[in-house]
Amino acid sequence: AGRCRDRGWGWNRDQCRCLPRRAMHVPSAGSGPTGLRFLGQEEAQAIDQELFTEYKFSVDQLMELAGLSCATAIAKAYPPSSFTTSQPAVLVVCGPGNNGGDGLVCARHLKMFGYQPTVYYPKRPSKPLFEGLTTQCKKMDIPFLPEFPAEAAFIDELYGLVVDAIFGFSFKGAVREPFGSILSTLERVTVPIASIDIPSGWDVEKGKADGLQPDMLISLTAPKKAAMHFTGRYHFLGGRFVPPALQEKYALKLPAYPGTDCVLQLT
Ligand SMILES: NC(=O)C1=CN([C@@H]2O[C@H](COP(=O)(O)OP(=O)(O)OC[C@H]3O[C@@H](n4cnc5c(N)ncnc54)[C@H](O)[C@@H]3O)[C@@H](O)[C@H]2O)[C@@H](O)CC1
Ligand SMILES: [K+]
Repeated sequence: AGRCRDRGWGWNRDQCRCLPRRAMHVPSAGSGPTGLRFLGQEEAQAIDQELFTEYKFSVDQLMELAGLSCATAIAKAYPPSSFTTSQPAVLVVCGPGNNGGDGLVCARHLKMFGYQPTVYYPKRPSKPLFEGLTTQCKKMDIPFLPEFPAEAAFIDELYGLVVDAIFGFSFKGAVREPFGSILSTLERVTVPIASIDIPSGWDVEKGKADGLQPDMLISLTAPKKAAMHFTGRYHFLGGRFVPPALQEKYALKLPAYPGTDCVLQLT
């Protein structure tokens, strides 16, 4: 079972054993087991815009729910008792857009849940939303790393989990620095990686076979097409805030969330 933590290996639920990820089944069509739809990049952005313009949500409202979903899914898959490090230490790597904002909210809730998060946030937009989220984390005694660990082995030694909040559904083109170096280090870590919305560096629709291979994916609102290429152990759906009329307009066919839960485990 130790192999399962190695990059390139993962737990295959059908065969109940660890297998090289490349040998695992990758669904080929555009819908999942419950018939829910996988969104293209433009569709994901259109839903996002409609939530703000037509439905009058504010970004910080939805970001709070998205980040809370991520922390909740992480707590279900990796309870503090499952960590082999002396403390349930989590490295949260935040990117320059709203995906990074979800990461900051997630870090704050992880701290509330008893984890020891540390944030790395190299490109900080000078907007009140992100400045506020950063201050909230700092006032919760969440440390911010001044530099990214140079070696993947340092990350493996210090943290039991990495949260990838670098890029979400607006990522396009070749990765620009400093995120190229960060991602190439993250590709070599062996502790599990939980990606928020999209594994960073992946094409939002086509994925990236030789890119990051997270152990967990938390799809927000609805999975994007890249999620069809996800072969890690845990796929959760979060962001339980899409009004029924909008779900219907985009034929999202979202499965029913259990009770009052803010996340749903898809696989
Ligand atoms: N509508 C929704 O469902 C919600 C979405 N949220 C989050 O918002 C995310 C989308 O946020 P954004 O639209 O701000 O975009 P992202 O966070 O996906 O990324 C945009 C940022 O990445 C940079 N970037 C793009 N391509 C790059 C490249 N190749 N190299 C380097 N930098 C690059 C851009 O310059 C920009 O700063 C979602 O994935 C999700 O995590 C939540 O916060 C709230 C609700
Ligand atoms: K991400």
